[in-house]
This record gives sequence, structure tokens and C-alpha cells, in this order.
Amino acid sequence: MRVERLELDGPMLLYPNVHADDRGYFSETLSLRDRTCALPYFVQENESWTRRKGTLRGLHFQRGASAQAKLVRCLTGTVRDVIVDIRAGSPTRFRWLAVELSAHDHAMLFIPKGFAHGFLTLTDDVLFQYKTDAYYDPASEGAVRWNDPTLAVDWGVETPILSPKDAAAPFLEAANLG
Ligand SMILES: Cc1cn([C@H]2C[C@H](O)[C@@H](COP(=O)(O)OP(=O)(O)O[C@H]3O[C@@H](C)C(=O)[C@@H](O)[C@H]3O)O2)c(=O)[nH]c1=O
Repeated sequence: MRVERLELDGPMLLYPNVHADDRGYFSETLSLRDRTCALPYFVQENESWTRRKGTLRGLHFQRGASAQAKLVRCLTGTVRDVIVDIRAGSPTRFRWLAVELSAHDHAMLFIPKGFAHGFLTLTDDVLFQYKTDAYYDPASEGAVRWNDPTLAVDWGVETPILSPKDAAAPFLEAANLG
């Protein structure tokens, strides 16, 4: 596993070893005995499929004791993945970063607790997988509007396809960050 630190403290890009041969490849995408970097114990694995390029899911988080660290990756297609530091007291609070994740480069993004997360599909047919270290808890779900002017995330699109819930998400000043 190769680890690439990012400009915010905590998130990491992880590149598992890939054993290629004539048939294709084999890769251990997660092993609890790999001590290359400290990862939490993941209790839930999620998968979402997105039909259309230009679809945006986010920016989402869970509050308090239900806060989730996530390990995310693309199984088919490519996304622009965005995380926003919403950690109380963090010197980089409200800074965001974006990385491209694609099925081709095998990259996984580790997102610690205390980050809001979203992604924009850059291709049709995106299969996205993520593990979380806390269970889904609808009562503690939070969101910030994708185009919040204070955050000013550069998504590279003006009119993404959104769920009704994400289209109506609160702006940062009204959001309950927990
Ligand atoms: C997140 C989640 C949703 N659901 C249900 C609720 C709802 O009926 C349906 C779709 O939920 P959503 O519209 O919230 O799905 P989606 O917009 O894809 O939400 C996801 O977005 C990305 C960016 C994340 O980081 C995830 O943590 C999650 O918030 O799935 C679960 O059953 N378990 C879960 O863990």
C-alpha cells in the first residue's frame, strides 16, 4: 500500500499494490494487518451507482457520536471527490480539497471523521464504494449546500444533477455541524 498525504491533516490517498498478469490483476484493497497507515475498524460498506455524468452527491456528514470516517473508491468510471474540513477548532476549518478518483488508478481516499464529503461524476455509469467506521444514522445526518459561497468549492460545473434533498441543503451559516 502506498500512502500519499494531502494538504489537509488527516485525509490520505491510498494506492493498494496491484499484481497484474495476463488475466488482469489481483489486489488486496484492505488488510487489517497492513500497518502502512492507521485506519479505523470499518463496520459498514456502501455502494452507489450513478447513471449520468455531471451528477453531484453531497456535501454530507454525520454529527457527534455518529460521525463517520470513510474509505472511498470508484469501481467504475471517474469522479471528482471533494472533502471539506468541518472539524471544530481545526486550523484548516472550512478548507476543502478535491481529488480525482477513477477505477483505473486504484486510488482510495481515506476521509477522517469531521469532514463533509461529496462527489461529482465525470463519466456516466459510476459505481462508487465506501466503507464507514460508524453506522448510518439518519437522525444525525447533516449536509451543506454544494455551492455554498463561503466554501466556494470549485466543482467545475454550474448546473449538476442533484437529489431534491441535496438541492435544498442548508448553506454553511444555517447548517448544524454538530
Ligand atoms: C447514506 C445511506 C443512505 N441510506 C438510504 C437513505 C435513502 O433512502 C437512500 C439514498 O440516500 P442518500 O440520498 O443520502 O444517498 P447519497 O446522496 O448517495 O448519500 C451519500 O453521499 C455520499 C457523498 C456520502 O459521503 C455518503 O456518506 C452518503 O451521505 O439510501 C441508507 O440506507 N444507508 C446509508 O448509509
